[in-house]
Amino acid sequence: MLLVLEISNAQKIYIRECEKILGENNLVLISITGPSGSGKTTFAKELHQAICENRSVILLSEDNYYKANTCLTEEQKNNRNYDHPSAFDHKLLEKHLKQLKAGDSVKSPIYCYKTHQRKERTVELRPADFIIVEGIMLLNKQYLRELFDLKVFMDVPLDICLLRRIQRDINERGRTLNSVAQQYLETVRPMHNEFIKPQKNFADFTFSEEIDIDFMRKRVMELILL
Ligand SMILES: Nc1ncnc2c1ncn2[C@@H]1O[C@H](COP(=O)(O)OP(=O)(O)O)[C@@H](O)[C@H]1O
Ligand SMILES: O=c1ccn([C@@H]2O[C@H](COP(=O)(O)O)[C@@H](O)[C@H]2O)c(=O)[nH]1
Repeated sequence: MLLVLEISNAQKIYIRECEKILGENNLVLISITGPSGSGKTTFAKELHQAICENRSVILLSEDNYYKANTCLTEEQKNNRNYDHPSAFDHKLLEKHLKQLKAGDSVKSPIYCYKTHQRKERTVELRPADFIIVEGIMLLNKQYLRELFDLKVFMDVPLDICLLRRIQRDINERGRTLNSVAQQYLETVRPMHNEFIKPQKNFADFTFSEEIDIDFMRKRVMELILL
């Protein structure tokens, strides 16, 4: 296997060479996990852009696999704990990833943060050389963990994540400062400590502000070249 990733700054990994694909059936499955606001989506998009110049790649968000929530009232949806593993339909995500690995297309759900529920329409995903999945809870369950060829964890301090989340949630997800603050204290922070942070132990490599870029680059090379 030779898949060389080069980090040019904390948010960018460029795939330089990919002579042999590491996963089953010529497919590489990469997970990007970490706290809300840690930059998973941003990083996943960078990675997607770098890979798609030479290879077909699917970018998939775990958030689309939140449970459908169609039977809940407005109040129940507004007060739901979206940072607990049980909020996700991980079995459906597992099924879809396995189908893609097997070379089959899937109809992937689409989730709406504003209404807190799954949309009626789906998007068809066709098998590709790479699948990048990003989300807060991808490494908690063994049956998901073992599907990934490469597991990345974004270990960004929570105060930075919160600042980013405030801006993003107000601008893009229809929230107010009060609602972000309340949700953060009631569920986001405690669930981070209980379920999200421990996933770091399962990652192949971790992005952290404290880690020197050269060190990170070396780690990635060592890991990928194995
Ligand atoms: N390294 C970074 N520096 C500054 N802002 C960033 C960085 N990474 C992400 N952001 C911004 O922070 C917000 C949350 O990032 P996002 O990628 O959506 O995080 P996540 O997917 O982990 O919740 C976005 O508005 C994004 O533009
Ligand atoms: O209906 C919902 C679903 C999710 N959330 C929050 O979203 C984040 C996960 O998304 P990121 O892109 O990783 O930030 C999670 O912390 C949930 O609290 C929501 O508010 N409403």
